[in-house]
Amino acid sequence: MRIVDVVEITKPISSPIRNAYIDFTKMTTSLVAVVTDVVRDGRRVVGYGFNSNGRYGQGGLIRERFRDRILEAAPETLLDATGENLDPHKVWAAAMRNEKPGGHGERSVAVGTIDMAVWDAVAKIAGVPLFRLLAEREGVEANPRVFVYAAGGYYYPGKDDTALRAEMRGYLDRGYNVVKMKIGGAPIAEDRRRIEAVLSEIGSQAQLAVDANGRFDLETAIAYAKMLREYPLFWYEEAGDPLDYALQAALSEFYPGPMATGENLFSHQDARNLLRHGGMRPDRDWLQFDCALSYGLVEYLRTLDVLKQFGWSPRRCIPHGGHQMSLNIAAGLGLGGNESYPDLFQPYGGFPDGVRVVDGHITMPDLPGIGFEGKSDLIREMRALAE
Ligand SMILES: O=C([O-])CC(=O)C(=O)O
Ligand SMILES: [Mg+2]
Repeated sequence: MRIVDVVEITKPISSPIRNAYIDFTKMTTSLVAVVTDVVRDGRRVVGYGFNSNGRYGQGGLIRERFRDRILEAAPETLLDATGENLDPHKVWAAAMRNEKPGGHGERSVAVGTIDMAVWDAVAKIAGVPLFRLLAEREGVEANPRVFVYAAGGYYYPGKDDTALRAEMRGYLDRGYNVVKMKIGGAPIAEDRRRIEAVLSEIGSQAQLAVDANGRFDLETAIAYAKMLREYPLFWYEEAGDPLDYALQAALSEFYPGPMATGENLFSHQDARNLLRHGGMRPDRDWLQFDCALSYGLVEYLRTLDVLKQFGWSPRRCIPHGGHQMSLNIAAGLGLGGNESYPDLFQPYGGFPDGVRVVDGHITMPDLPGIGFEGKSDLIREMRALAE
């Protein structure tokens, strides 16, 4: 068997929302197809992938470097020991040939999208859901029931507290019991008012997480910590610059509750630096590394090894990004859950059709691969790219 093509198209995922750092009016994603010559159930096996919101499409890098390296590799050097399926680690190594270490930049996003498509193809060739394949390879029990929380609460023009409350009510009505909103894009007094509005809306039905998107300097992060610690929050996310580990460490002296970060760390080396220097607490804090932005699952497995070395459980990971790839990793490898954006970034985010959130959890259907074939609006776009 062999990979016959790697195809990319850059698609808009724009919406008129903003967090404390960026607006999403020009946001794009790379949709990637890894086309194989394998046929299953009368259809050619094509693996699909895409990157999460927050970073833009990576068509240039994929077309100029990574695609060609994979296609130029001798096909047999990309196979596993059976010779009948791809080895994602070997495909990854072929894509990364002639790349120096460090300075991860956004090539990690380009490789992450391709890696997602490779794992989708591998699980489809094996004829099993990816989460079951992962659990079997690791020798652990899969758990198809995955915690998910609803991310939203963005700033956008004309949005008042009534609209914010209605948005959060909508998430509770859909079965979520943890919701997330943005902070740091308004003065602290206004954010306090927004937080209180949401807390009075959700009452004891749900918990609230807040996300500053790396906006604060140390002084502001501490001022917010002192305000936020008055409330029983699910977490305080990305207070300062994602690479400012000293800020994160200092903040833990002012914020005893759970904190979360990691969505903008793109390698196992960066994850290791966070655990070494960021003062993160394995008994309460959350790690949000997102494989689609950070060299894919091949790299995420290395990141999970780093966690183990530092005494962290995979249950402390709730990835950023709201895609089905991380749902599979959560169900297969025992992560603590996954993000979801019920109203945003469609059709890329979300769950297969018919999957409902019940008590803040979804149950993975048994679909071969990542499960994109179960989401009709998404698979339509994917098959338009290649099938
Ligand atoms: O607004 C964004 O960039 C997305 C984000 O931080 C999140 O989902 O946690
Ligand atoms: Mg975030």
